[in-house]
Amino acid sequence: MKHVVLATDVRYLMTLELISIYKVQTPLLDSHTVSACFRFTYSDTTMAVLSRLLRAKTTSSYTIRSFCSSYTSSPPSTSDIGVITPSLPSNKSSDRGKVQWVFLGCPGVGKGTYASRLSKLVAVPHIATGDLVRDELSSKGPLSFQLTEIVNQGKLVPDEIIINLLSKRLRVGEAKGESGFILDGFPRTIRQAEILEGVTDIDLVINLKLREEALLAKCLGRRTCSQCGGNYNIACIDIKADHGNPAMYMPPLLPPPHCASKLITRSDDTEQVVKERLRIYNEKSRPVEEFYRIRGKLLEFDLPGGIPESWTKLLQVLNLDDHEDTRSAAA
Ligand SMILES: Nc1ncnc2c1ncn2[C@@H]1O[C@H](COP(=O)(O)OP(=O)(O)O)[C@@H](O)[C@H]1O
Repeated sequence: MKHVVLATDVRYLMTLELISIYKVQTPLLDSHTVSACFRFTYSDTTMAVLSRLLRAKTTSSYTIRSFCSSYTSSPPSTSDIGVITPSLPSNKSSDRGKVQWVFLGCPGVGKGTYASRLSKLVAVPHIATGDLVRDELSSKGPLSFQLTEIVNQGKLVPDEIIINLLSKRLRVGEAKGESGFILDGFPRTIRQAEILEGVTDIDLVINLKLREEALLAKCLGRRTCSQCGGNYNIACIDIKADHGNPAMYMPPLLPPPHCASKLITRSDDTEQVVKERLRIYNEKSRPVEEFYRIRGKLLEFDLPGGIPESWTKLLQVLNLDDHEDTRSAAA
């Protein structure tokens, strides 16, 4: 039998959400618990993520304590209050061990390219928070005005908004039966990393790295086909060897003729905004590398050159080079 053990220091954060996940009986709810639940500012957004991620997992028990300890100011600390039995949606062995990976790396490094290829290969969704933000912008919803300004200045969207968008995306995926994920662009702050750590186990964090001088050119060269959504890059990176650094050549990734006249550039891929995004990466997101390094989860990957070379090497490093679908994923 599978159990989740609830301690009192978690109950006032968890009870409402757990009721919906695990059909906990109401005796666990006292008035203190309920009012504390409503006082907790992250309860709606973070709990939604928690709920979706937990539902997707098939391990036999969950440690909820670490999540709560990050987000409670003065948690009660008496003994355990109960043991409940979760009604997990799936016990299929085929769902076990699903990939839960994160891609880190500066703007322009190629997170989207490699995360998207890998997601096809290992059959999990590629979830890019930048895409979620852009979808929200183009939906012209209530947040779009605020987000347009933030994105066009190269700033980070507030954690709470990004977690809400991610939680919405996970809910849609759950309805489609998705499990596992490759996250691209999340977490981008230590706070986001702590939230993620509190709700689920990340197996691996791939930190893509590229020489600084290539990043700006790659961002400025990015193009998307407005019709098919295909991503291309018109920049040709040709860096000579110097100071012990090897030469690097990355040819452009040009669109097919039928996309060539429909290319658009992201509004935040201007020189000034890209420089600001790089600065913010160094300030806010670079510490996330260390967060995962000290947990032994960080895989540093220096891109050796263009896509064919880098993809082959990445597959080798991940021990996926003999994967049966390697060729079709690369196509
Ligand atoms: N995890 C996140 N936290 C805060 N803001 C985010 C996050 N992910 C995306 N964004 C917002 O969306 C913009 C575009 O993200 P993305 O497409 O990942 O860009 P980049 O090319 O800089 O990696 C970011 O500049 C930021 O404003």
